[in-house]
Amino acid sequence: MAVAEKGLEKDAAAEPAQGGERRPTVIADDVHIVYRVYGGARGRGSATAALSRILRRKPGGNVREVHAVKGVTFTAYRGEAIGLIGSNGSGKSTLLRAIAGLLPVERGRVYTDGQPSLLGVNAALMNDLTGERNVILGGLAMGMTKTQIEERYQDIVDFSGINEKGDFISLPMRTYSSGMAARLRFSIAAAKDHDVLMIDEALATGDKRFQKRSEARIRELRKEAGTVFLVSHNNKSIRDTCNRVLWLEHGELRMDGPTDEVLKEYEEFTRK
Ligand SMILES: Nc1ncnc2c1ncn2[C@@H]1O[C@H](COP(=O)(O)OP(=O)(O)OP(=O)(O)O)[C@@H](O)[C@H]1O
Repeated sequence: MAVAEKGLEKDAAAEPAQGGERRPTVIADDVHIVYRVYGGARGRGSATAALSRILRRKPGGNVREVHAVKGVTFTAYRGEAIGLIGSNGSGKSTLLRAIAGLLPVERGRVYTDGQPSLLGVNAALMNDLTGERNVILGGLAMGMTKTQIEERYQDIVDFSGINEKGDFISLPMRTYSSGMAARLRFSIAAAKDHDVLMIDEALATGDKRFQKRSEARIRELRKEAGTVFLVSHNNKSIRDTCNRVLWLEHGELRMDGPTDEVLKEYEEFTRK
């Protein structure tokens, strides 16, 4: 793994979750991410008007840029569970997608140890297939062997709680509620010991009991020496699972430090 040379001094404050040598898993070095929206301006009207606008479009014209992440720098280490907080539209999901390699960075660099798994996006599940087939598909997509999946199959189903109210696992996923689908996705992703697991609001979709189970699993994944990123608007979930928090506001990293310290400032900020 390449290691960025500059811009990392501010992370010196982050303590290792466990003793011993700290091993970096993700390094973001002055990361900028820009979305380009084509034809974003004056986009209303009939299809005829839209077609004539498209035909008139000059190369490079009518493009609006959204600078979603602005110069974010941090280093994540093994054994850390890092919460990502900030107002709506502050750039949390965008940053995770870039770390997962799903979005290009405009400037700066992202270095990762292994392939980070972004829960919900990397889990390539198919709505028309049964939950059962999707467990196998999701497992294979994460690089597990068929035998490994078979060994863990029952645990995944039990963890998801999908079958608690009947035999739902043999029904197509399109028949699941959004909460049930999110639970199955989380259960599949959490069945593997990831180097870097990134969870975007997944905990918010499950019910209280499932939230508790998934928080416990996140703590376990941390112990198994991986790094977990959790995006959430639920400060309690962040407090219960994360040892460190990155607070983004308007695409900028406003604070990076121990959970209690950052949440205290954030709660004061959101009370205003
Ligand atoms: N596909 C896209 N195209 C253009 N702009 C986008 C796109 N996705 C997000 N944005 C913009 O990027 C900025 C950051 O969005 P992002 O979804 O990363 O925020 P977030 O912190 O995850 O928000 P939330 O808490 O509401 O989920 C916002 O201004 C948003 O409008």
